[in-house]
Amino acid sequence: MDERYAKKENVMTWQENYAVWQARPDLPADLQAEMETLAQDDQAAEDAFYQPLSFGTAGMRGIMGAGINRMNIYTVRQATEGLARLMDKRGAKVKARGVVISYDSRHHSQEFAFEAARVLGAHGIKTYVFESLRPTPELSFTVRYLHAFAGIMITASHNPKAYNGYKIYGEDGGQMPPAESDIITNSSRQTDAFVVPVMSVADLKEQDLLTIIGQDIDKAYLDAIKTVTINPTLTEQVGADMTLVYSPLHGTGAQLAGPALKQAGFQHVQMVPEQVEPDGDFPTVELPNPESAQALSMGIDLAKQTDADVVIAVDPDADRMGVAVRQPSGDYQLLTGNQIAAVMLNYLLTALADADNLPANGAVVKSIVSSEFATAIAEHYDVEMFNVLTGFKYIAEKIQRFEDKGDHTFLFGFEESYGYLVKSFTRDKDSIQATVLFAEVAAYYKAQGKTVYDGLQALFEQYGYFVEDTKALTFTGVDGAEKIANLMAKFRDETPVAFGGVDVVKVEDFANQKETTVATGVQHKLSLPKANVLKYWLADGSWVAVRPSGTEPKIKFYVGTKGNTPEAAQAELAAIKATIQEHIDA
Ligand SMILES: O=P([O-])(O)O[C@H]1O[C@H](COP(=O)(O)O)[C@@H](O)[C@H](O)[C@H]1O
Ligand SMILES: [Mg+2]
Repeated sequence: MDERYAKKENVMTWQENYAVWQARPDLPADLQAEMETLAQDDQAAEDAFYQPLSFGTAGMRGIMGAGINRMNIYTVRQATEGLARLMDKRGAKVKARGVVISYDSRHHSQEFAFEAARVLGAHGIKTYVFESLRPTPELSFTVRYLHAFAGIMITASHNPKAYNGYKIYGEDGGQMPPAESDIITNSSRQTDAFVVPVMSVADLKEQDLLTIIGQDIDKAYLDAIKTVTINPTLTEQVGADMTLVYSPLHGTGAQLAGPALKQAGFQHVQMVPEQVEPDGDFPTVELPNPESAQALSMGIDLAKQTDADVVIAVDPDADRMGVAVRQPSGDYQLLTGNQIAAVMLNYLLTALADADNLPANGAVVKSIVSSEFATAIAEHYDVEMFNVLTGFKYIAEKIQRFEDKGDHTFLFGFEESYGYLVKSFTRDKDSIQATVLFAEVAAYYKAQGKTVYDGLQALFEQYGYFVEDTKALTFTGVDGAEKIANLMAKFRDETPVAFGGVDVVKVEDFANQKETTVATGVQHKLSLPKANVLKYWLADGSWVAVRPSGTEPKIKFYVGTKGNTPEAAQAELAAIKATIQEHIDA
């Protein structure tokens, strides 16, 4: 699952790793029981022990259970030990600044959060742990707010319920880029997970190494959220007549999104009752992912009963946001992450331009697999667009660079995977910010007697019909990882000459950082860091990208195209996807 090209080899065989665990007399009962099951199932045991969990697109993520390739107290302790050793080296001041820790609604999330605090405490490192579950963006905000040295978020985001994960943040509040997370991984791999020292929670408290945080931070964060609203007169006046349905999909979102919407002027927020309580079983959804239509269906049902303007759903750690908007027919239309970003960016830039507040050095940042729709909108306002690798950490890294150099003003960041950021007091995608801004966008159109969908159609007419799609193939386990590697090799070594009948004119291979112009064979160096991603540009401006996911056992294909009519764009999209399928099958 390592997103990066060079995979670090674990030197021990799975059988050897398994034997180490089997010899432990002190495993917790649930892990012990699982070891007994694994004794009967070589394939499952191999998967749990063949490699250590590694840091991918968004930290460490894996299935919960026994093994070095699983999320459990030992792998959490081991990763945290790596961070603790780094902080030891940086000295007393850094250790006193400490680490903020939050967690979502998954099984074991709270337990893992306290395990991390116990490891850090054993090194004399101060920790701040939330009194109850809190969203990823609030964790990012809090690292900055408390001037902490680092942050840890225990979550597997939108993954299936069997997963958990560990996102790690630097002092800027952004997820650590590989250069830093590699130091932690390397150092943690040199430690024996079973002998990592831990301090008891009682001792942590007694030695003032643990502070439980909560409502004061919520208040500070909600104050910061007020700055997201561009036109308070609009949100207060129109917001009063709007109804919004909101679902946290059994995660962390509701506690802050409710008050955030209210303070912005949206008085009628209906929480989806069956989904509002935190629950690690995510009982009402197939996947707690706002990318999936099924996850929004309960919200849409409620919206139909109450005639709501907008349905908003966020993932369990409340960094992603999906929406559905009411049509004049009474039906609800789902928007894609790219479309949500386009309407929000358009509103933001229009409003800033109208108020004569558009900075001359404004910048928008998106990932290389996100739509060019936003690029066209940014261009229209003479705002520079920056492209980075997949992973919001790279957007956060850009924001920090803008700030350090003072050369650009960050205006907006997004990824097609339903992640957006408006204000840089958070340094990760922030669904609370996005929820407040999206509600304002809906108010803006409602004031004109329109819906967001109408607004989107107008943007299509102005900029062209941009359509995008993602296709993901899941291959699990050791064999699956090999299949994914083989497919990547196939696309890399046997580059298709055309997709959907349109010639490939340029190939970008981010693994060797080369861009090749097909007609001439001329190569240029790409400026982005190495990553296992291929991107093909077609003669008409359409593009195809392929990469292994860094959060799930999947290979992902992304397609972006543009047509003069919706039908033309859809037809080209389908043709391109057909070529991808042919190439997979060939
Ligand atoms: O899972 P989240 O919401 O934290 O989101 C994470 O995963 C997404 C998908 O990554 P991949 O395609 O590698 O699976 C990334 O776009 C995002 O930057 C990252 O924070
Ligand atoms: Mg998430």
